[in-house]
Amino acid sequence: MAKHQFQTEVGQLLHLMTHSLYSNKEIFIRELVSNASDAIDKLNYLKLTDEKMKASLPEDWKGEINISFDEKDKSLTIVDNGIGMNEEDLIASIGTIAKSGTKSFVEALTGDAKKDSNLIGQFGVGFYSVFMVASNVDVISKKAGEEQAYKWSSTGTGEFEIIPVIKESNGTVIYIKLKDEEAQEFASKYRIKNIVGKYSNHIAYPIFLNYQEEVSEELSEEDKKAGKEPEKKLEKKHEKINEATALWTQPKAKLKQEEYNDFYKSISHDSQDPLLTIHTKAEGVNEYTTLFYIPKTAPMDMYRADYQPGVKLYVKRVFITDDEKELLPTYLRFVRGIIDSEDLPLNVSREILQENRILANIKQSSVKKILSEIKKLSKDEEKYEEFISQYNRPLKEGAYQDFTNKEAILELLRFKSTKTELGKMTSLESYKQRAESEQKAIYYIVGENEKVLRNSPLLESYKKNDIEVLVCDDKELDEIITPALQAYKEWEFKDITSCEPPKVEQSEEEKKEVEEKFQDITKKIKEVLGEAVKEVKVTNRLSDSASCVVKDASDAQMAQMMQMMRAMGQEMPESAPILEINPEHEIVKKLNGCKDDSLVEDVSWVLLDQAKLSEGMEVTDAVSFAQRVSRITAKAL
Ligand SMILES: Nc1ncnc2c1ncn2[C@@H]1O[C@H](COP(=O)(O)OP(=O)(O)OP(=O)(O)O)[C@@H](O)[C@H]1O
Repeated sequence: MAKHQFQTEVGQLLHLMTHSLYSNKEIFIRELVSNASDAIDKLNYLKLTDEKMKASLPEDWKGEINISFDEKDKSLTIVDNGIGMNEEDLIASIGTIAKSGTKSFVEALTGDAKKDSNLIGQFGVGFYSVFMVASNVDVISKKAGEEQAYKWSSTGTGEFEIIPVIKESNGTVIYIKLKDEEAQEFASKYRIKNIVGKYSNHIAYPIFLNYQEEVSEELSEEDKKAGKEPEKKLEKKHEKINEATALWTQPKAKLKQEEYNDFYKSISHDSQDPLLTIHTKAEGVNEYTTLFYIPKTAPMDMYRADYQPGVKLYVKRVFITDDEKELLPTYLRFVRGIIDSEDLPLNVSREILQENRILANIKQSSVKKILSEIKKLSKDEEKYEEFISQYNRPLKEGAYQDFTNKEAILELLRFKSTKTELGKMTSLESYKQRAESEQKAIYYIVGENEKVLRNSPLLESYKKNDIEVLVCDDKELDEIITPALQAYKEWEFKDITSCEPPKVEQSEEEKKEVEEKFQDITKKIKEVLGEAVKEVKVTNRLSDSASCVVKDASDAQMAQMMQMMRAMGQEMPESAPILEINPEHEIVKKLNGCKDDSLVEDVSWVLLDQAKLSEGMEVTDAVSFAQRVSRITAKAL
């Protein structure tokens, strides 16, 4: 008899399951049925691709799931004839080794029981949900092709036990001893039928409910006349309680949205309806069916490198894999659903999959279809806002990664801008329409804080000229992606921190004249600031502020590279900016010609630091900044 400790996170999870998650307990049936179906899927695949496995199975083997209950025993049993688990599988899958998801699940718990039980499926902690209702669980399993069967038992606290047992056929039996208070609800024919109908109706295999029912014997006319009481006896029932058809194989016209929604819930473990459903049957060079869903709420692991892909691959209704990230591009990793191909060979290996031309075609058409359906969704403003609130970020990645569909993705993106109210966003098309006829660029500013960006001195000349600027406040992503977008319908994207200000109504002579007038002071400031600035210039970019910091085009490229390095975990210093001063401003005018060297020094630093602060950057030395401001104030009083 071997006792094992649950791994810490599994232990934590089980504690939560049993003590905190009360709402929606019924989903444990959905989770176990879905595991049973997955196990049959796996064996089905092996039967078709592995000669040895085929030989070891009965000729007429067909996957099925059996559920039975016993009111007196207060138990529920779920049986499948799928792939089964051996000792190592039992330990690895439901025991000591917490999958990466379990830890993040525990971290993501909100304390709100309803939301939390919603997270269960998303993190792949499905099996453990059984402990919401069970006082003890036995998992008796025999792996297909192996001799020895094992029994895993646990009360869901601290430890579990595995012993070898005898079991004739391959597959898994899950015997659930219900807690007293749950027995009445779940050891019930009607309740089980109702739950299976709700969540597992379109599981591709038949689900049978087995129970005993009291029936009265049929009396003959004579016996009836003689007033004989009919005898009551228990009859065994074996009733199919689901449709057992793969939903996606049915004609679109026959399916109701409600059925699509139910199927979505059964494959995604989400309790909400999907935001968008896309069912496509393609005939022609390649024959395939796809059924895609976009969840209302982005999957919890969307920003984890080890996210679980949401699309399952089938070949002629046979499940092939649900662990292939290449089925859709990474930026569409939030899409859930299935791809069922008629043309792929059944024994496709992962390597073949990745290079397969048929799959590449399906992928390409699927992406186009999904993007065009999102475009249609954008006509419904309310729904589209919902979509954007969840998926603008991955789509931005798409505009960067997917060159072929860049234009289509750019149309779907939404941006904050100086001409939208706080909290509202604009499309690039609307931006273009609002612009004046001679404008041929899309201006943007990147930073961390929307409020700071909206007040940046760099916007002054744009505001004055009524030019809209996109406010990109997702610095980590925008600094890399936005410059790489290059252009939308021939309108170049221009970073206002590194491009020329608009409508510079200044002739070369005027420019030269101003530069000469301020030559000494710009030189002096540069001397004071040294390596802290790349250059000091007088320009007419500003109207209200005295100074700002900008980058030139090559610095902007450098900044983009540095941001990439930072994203990869490298420490990177900020490169020295160009300090631009406003010749029309009081401070600059007075500074030009100031004989007090220590004052010039203090003011030079303050010009740099205040420009940085108002553009949302950090000053290098806050204490010195404060001391300088004090000294200047003292002199001014
Ligand atoms: N009936 C079963 N037959 C064979 N293997 C099973 C069965 N039930 C569970 N398993 C194994 O245990 C693992 C863990 O199951 P669990 O329900 O906790 O998560 P999951 O099914 O992997 O994730 P999700 O719930 O998101 O689908 C499964 O991946 C599978 O390998």
